[in-house]
Amino acid sequence: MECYIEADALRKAFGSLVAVNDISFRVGKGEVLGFLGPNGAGKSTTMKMLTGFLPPTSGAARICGIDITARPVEAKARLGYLPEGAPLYPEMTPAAFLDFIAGIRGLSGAEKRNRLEELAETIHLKEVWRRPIETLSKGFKRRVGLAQAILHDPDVLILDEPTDGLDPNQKHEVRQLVRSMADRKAIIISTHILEEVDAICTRAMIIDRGTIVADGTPEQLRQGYDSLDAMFRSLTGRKEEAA
Ligand SMILES: Nc1ncnc2c1ncn2[C@@H]1O[C@H](COP(=O)(O)OP(=O)(O)OP(=O)(O)O)[C@@H](O)[C@H]1O
Repeated sequence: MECYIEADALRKAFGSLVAVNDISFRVGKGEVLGFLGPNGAGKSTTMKMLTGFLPPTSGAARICGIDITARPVEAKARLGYLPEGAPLYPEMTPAAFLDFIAGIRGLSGAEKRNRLEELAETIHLKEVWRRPIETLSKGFKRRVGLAQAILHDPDVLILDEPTDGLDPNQKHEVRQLVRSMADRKAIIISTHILEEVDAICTRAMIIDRGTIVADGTPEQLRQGYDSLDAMFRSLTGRKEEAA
C-alpha cells in the first residue's frame, strides 16, 4: 500500500505534561482514519505535529515520505489541513480569503477562478461569499476552513473536527464530500461523533492520555461490545480516582 501519512514515535511535552506519548502509525491512500478520544487526549496536538504547525519534542512526521520538519514547504504542498476553530483573517470575506490561499497554493488566472467557483458551489458558500468571515455562523466558518484545506486537491487531508458546529444537513454534506474524495487520498478526521466513524471511516484509532489504545476497522473495534459507544466508554472511561 502506498504510504501517505506517517507518525514515527511522535511525542509532545508541554512542560511536565506529556500530551502525546510516542505515537506511531501509518495511513495509506484510500484510508479514512477516524481519530477518537476524550477531551484532552492529544488528538489536536498530534494533528498539529503531522501538519508542521507544532514541532514534536521527539519523533518525526512524514507526508508522502517527506519529513514535515526538515522539508516543510514540499510536505505542506501535498497536504490540506483544517485546524480546530475558525479560519484566520476574520475581517476577510470567503472570496478574498480563498483567493489569497489559492495564490499561495500556486493557482492563477482562469484555473484559480474556476477552482474558487467550484468550491463556492460544492461547499455551499455562495450566499456568504462576500461577507466578512467574522460575521458568519460557526457552520459557515467551518466550511470556509474546509474549502481552504481542499483547495489544491492535496494527496493528504487532516481535518480537525470538520463537522463541529454544522447542522445535520451540513454534516451529511461534509461526510459525502469526504467520502467522494476518499479513494484518492489519505485522510485523518478527528471527531467526537461516533456515528461519523461508521458513516465515513475505513479505520478508527482511539487515543487516551497521549497513547493509542485501539486501532482497527469499525467492525473490529466493535467486537465484544454492544456498540462503538460502549467500546469507547470501556477504553477511555475514568474510574473514580482516589483522592
Ligand atoms: N499549547 C499548549 N500548552 C500547554 N498545554 C497544551 C497546549 N496544547 C495542548 N495542551 C494540552 O495537551 C493535552 C492534549 O490536548 P489536545 O488539544 O491535543 O487534546 P484533544 O484530544 O484534541 O482534545 P479535544 O477533544 O478537547 O479537542 C491537553 O491536556 C491540553 O491541555
